[in-house]
Amino acid sequence: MADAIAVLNAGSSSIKYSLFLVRGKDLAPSLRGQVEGLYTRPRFVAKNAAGELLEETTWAEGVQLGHAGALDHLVPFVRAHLGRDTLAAIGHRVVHGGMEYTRPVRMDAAVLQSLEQFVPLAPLHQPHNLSPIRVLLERMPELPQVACFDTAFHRSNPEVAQMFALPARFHAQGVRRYGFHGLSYEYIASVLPQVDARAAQGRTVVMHLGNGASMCALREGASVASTMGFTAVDGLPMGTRCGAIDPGVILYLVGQRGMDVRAVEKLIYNESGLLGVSGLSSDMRALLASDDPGARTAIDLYLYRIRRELGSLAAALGGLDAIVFTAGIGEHAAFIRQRICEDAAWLGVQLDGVANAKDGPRISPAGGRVGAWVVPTNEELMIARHTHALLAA
Ligand SMILES: Nc1ncnc2c1ncn2[C@@H]1O[C@H](COP(=O)(O)OP(=O)(O)O)[C@@H](O)[C@H]1O
Ligand SMILES: CC(=O)OP(=O)(O)O
Ligand SMILES: [Mg+2]
Repeated sequence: MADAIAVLNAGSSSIKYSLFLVRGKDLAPSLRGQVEGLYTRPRFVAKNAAGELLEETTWAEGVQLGHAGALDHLVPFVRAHLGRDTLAAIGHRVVHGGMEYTRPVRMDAAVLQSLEQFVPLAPLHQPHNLSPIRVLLERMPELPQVACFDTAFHRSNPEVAQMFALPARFHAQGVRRYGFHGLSYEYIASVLPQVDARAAQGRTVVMHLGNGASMCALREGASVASTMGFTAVDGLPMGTRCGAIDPGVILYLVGQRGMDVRAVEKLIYNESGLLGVSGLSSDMRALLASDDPGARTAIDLYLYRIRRELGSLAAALGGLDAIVFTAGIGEHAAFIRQRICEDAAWLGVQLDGVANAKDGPRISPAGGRVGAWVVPTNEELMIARHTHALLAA
């Protein structure tokens, strides 16, 4: 019998989960998986520590499982896998921590209530991050639950990178750039010294390209800038989010086109991005497989925005030593990585096409001036480490 830490990571299109056994100071992975495509084609996958498939379930075309339905399937499965081991704690990804939550925190009713203020700032995530916490606080109040924040890692950004050019009182009140995917970037920064020692000590841009997508500039492993801002709708176009948009467009939609706040929220969070531009799908796999002109336009716009943001982040860093690809698209879509690397040739990025076709890890020729890497992210391990450390403290 051992103590176990369970981890829940509710993303916009998936719930990822893990179980770790506590072995002194170490965490041994015991179970890992996800329910992906929650709003397109749900698929449940569970793998053991050796990476062997334990279960795979694909629901029929058109079934929308959503976050709640996925948990109904997931919880009994994890409980059965737990067997005689004791659940010591659950670590959760919580996307928005605002100004107040800059490090992981033990959950209670007061913290939960305070985190609910950020639901309007992360409508695709925060409700799904908080609802399992709420249920477990009611049903198992003695079980420690720890919230780990996507925003926390970016608090090392210089003040100027966190500011909007609004009157100063807004900044003081928390209307500022927070940045997201911080647990993913923190994990990448933690393994970078083993991947590319020069990049770990230098200037690296990490591209987290999943259903949500952002990019982060790391200097000596610390975040100095990122593409997401006050909310996770900023920056790159994503599966269904528009990314950076002239705020005048929002004023025009509300003032001249009669749209209310809810309608605009739905437009920019759920109906835009790859889905909106292509008119076909939010899933990069579907777009890559399609010869529809809309799919090509959506991919071209996605790549164009990445190209421009890479230049912007390299400017913030004053140069570039490495780029790292991660998350669903970054880890698996060789064609997207190839195009991004070709677009970045002016920055000194070169591509090793053979290595890229095999998903890396190194996809630039050895000895090149700028390293290019594929590094699978592991937000769940980061959350488990934080949870373990907070319990031990
Ligand atoms: N083999 C693949 N080729 C291209 N895209 C992929 C592949 N596998 C996954 N993806 C993309 O990754 C996205 C999901 O990324 P992920 O990081 O798991 O998302 P989330 O933001 O929900 O955490 C999917 O929308 C899909 O487009
Ligand atoms: C913050 C965010 O967009 O997360 P995800 O990519 O998991 O949807
Ligand atoms: Mg994610």
